[in-house]
Amino acid sequence: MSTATGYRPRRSVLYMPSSNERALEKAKTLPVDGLILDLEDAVAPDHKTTARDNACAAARSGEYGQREVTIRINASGTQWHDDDLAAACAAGPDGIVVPKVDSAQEVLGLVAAMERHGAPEHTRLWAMIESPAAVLCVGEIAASSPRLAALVIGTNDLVKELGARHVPGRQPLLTSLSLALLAARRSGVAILDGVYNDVTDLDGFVAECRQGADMGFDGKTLIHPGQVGPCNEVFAPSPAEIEDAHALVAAWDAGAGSGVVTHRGRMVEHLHVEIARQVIATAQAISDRG
Ligand SMILES: CC(C)(COP(=O)(O)OP(=O)(O)OC[C@H]1O[C@@H](n2cnc3c(N)ncnc32)[C@H](O)[C@@H]1OP(=O)(O)O)[C@@H](O)C(=O)NCCC(=O)NCCSC(=O)C[C@H](O)C(=O)O
Ligand SMILES: [Mg+2]
Repeated sequence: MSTATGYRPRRSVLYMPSSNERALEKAKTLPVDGLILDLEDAVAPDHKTTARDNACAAARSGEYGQREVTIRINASGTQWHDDDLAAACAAGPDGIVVPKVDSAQEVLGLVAAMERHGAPEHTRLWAMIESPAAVLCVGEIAASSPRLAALVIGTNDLVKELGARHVPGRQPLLTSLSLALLAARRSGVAILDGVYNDVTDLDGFVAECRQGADMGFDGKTLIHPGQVGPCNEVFAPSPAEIEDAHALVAAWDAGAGSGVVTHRGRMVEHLHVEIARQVIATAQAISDRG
């Protein structure tokens, strides 16, 4: 999320099928901010149990360094959900990602179940917003529990449920994306954009990253290692932005006491200084990750 204190980079968050041991191994070497070890759509029914065991072992391993490790369990109401949730709580990842969350009541039920299963305090809930029902009550979902750390947009399911099409510029999704962003910002939870399915189309991918970053998303969910580097770059402040932020703060400090100054021809008020300080803090947090 984008607060000056406690900022945790979540520029790039990579899904991987937890049935794919090669991918789980490779993830230890990728410059990704977070991982979603998937038990849901990327895992065939016959492999669900193996995937669950692999994901829990990976979460326990401590071998993923500073990367935030989450497990995406199967949705409420599926035959795997209860066992997934119990196993994930016992493994204690940084987050448990729950797909197809449709109401604030569902979040409260999930949080109660996490407590019943003894999930450690650091294990937070990440709710996926990927249906019309979820979008229409996303404000209530985002505000429902202090255990909720992030909203994750599921654009594939959303496109399916809307009867929409994947088109450049994502016009059919903009209302849903904006409502989710408003909800996340009002409640102070992080928000991650959906995935880009064509792993061979780097230009299209970067354009969609830029759109998400311009809208205010903290980062983007990814499906392939080749998407990590470009995504990190788009969601980080650029060297020019960092330089400008330092210069703006210096201009403000030089005009101490006045409510408004100019910097490089632009009006600067206190809120612009806050934004500049946020850019500097974000850049520092990213650089501290090494
Ligand atoms: C999309 C893929 C199936 C492509 O796989 P593949 O053809 O094997 O890719 P490459 O040969 O280019 O792979 C090169 C190496 O990179 C590793 N790899 C590939 N993908 C990943 C990954 N996601 N994480 C880690 N490592 C990965 C390969 O193992 C190769 O390694 P090596 O041989 O050692 O060099 C595949 O990328 C894939 O499965 N991606 C993830 C799919 C997924 O998790 N989907 C579920 C979430 S998407 C979604 O639907 C979100 C939401 O619910 C919604 O509704 O929108
Ligand atoms: Mg989905």
